[in-house]
Amino acid sequence: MPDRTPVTVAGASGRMGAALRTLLHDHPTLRLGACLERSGHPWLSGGGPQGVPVTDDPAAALAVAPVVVDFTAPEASVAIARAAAARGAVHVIGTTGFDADTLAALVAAGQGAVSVRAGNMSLGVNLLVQLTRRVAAALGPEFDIEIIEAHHRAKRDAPSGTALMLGEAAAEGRGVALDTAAERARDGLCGPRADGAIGFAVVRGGDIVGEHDVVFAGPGERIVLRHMATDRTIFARGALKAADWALGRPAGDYDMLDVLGI
Ligand SMILES: NC(=O)C1=CN([C@@H]2O[C@H](COP(=O)(O)OP(=O)(O)OC[C@H]3O[C@@H](n4cnc5c(N)ncnc54)[C@H](OP(=O)(O)O)[C@@H]3O)[C@@H](O)[C@H]2O)C=CC1
Ligand SMILES: O=C(O)C1=N[C@H](C(=O)O)C[C@H](O)C1
Repeated sequence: MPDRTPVTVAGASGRMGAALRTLLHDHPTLRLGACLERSGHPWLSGGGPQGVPVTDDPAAALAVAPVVVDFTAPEASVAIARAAAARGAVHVIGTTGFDADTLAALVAAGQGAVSVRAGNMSLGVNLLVQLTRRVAAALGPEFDIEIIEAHHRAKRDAPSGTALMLGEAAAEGRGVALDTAAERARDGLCGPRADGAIGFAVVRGGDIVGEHDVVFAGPGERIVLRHMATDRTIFARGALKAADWALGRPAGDYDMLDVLGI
């Protein structure tokens, strides 16, 4: 395959890193160019993929492969954003779990990069986001909105990035701010549901890849929009589509709705 663009996979030894490396093996336009791991990672002293550099230095990885696909952790993504901005490189960010401060740091560090960020890179979830916005806009306040997500036992952040994307879409549809509408914890004598709340519930267990329900519960009827991921390849495929799409674009912050044109 001639002249494929080299890609840095950040967190290459992780669950998403493995899915990305598999797809890059015979991708038509992109190839694995470098692996970025944290300092002290065993792959830095051998054992990683053969024939590509493995480094803990984002700038060194980007010097070899100036498109980085990043499914790591919030602080790591901020450091990668800084290196990507310094080179005007493409930074595809799948990492979730940003709080307000780390998200602000990410956006500030990434000025000058071509950044595509989404809490979920799959086609199905991004369609679900659009549907959620439309259904929330169509239904009145007598429909209570609840978002239920389920993931594997190793997931670190909650609610999931996807659940928060769906919450944002529901809030936009309703014309409210998610920050004020979200109900993220209920325990004990917490009283009845607040009018207009957008509730979140979280399940963790086993090897669940990722499941999301958006429930619109009204008097006498209930609408449930559901996405079920059974294979991480859907996220990796979306991330590589984003990388291909971003090449040659002007610097800026994009999301998967831009990439998919939906
Ligand atoms: N947007 C989307 O579509 C999706 C997003 N995600 C998100 O992607 C992230 C990763 O998920 P997953 O692959 O399951 O997690 P894993 O824990 O399996 O993988 C994360 C990888 O990142 C590495 N890492 C951590 N810190 C650094 C650092 N400073 N520099 C370089 N590498 C680092 C980890 O190394 P080590 O093991 O040494 O800590 C590990 O290899 C999560 O935030 C998850 O929510 C996941 C799936 C889809
Ligand atoms: O950590 C995961 O596994 C996933 N994380 C993303 C999220 O937080 O929504 C996307 C997907 O659901 C898998």
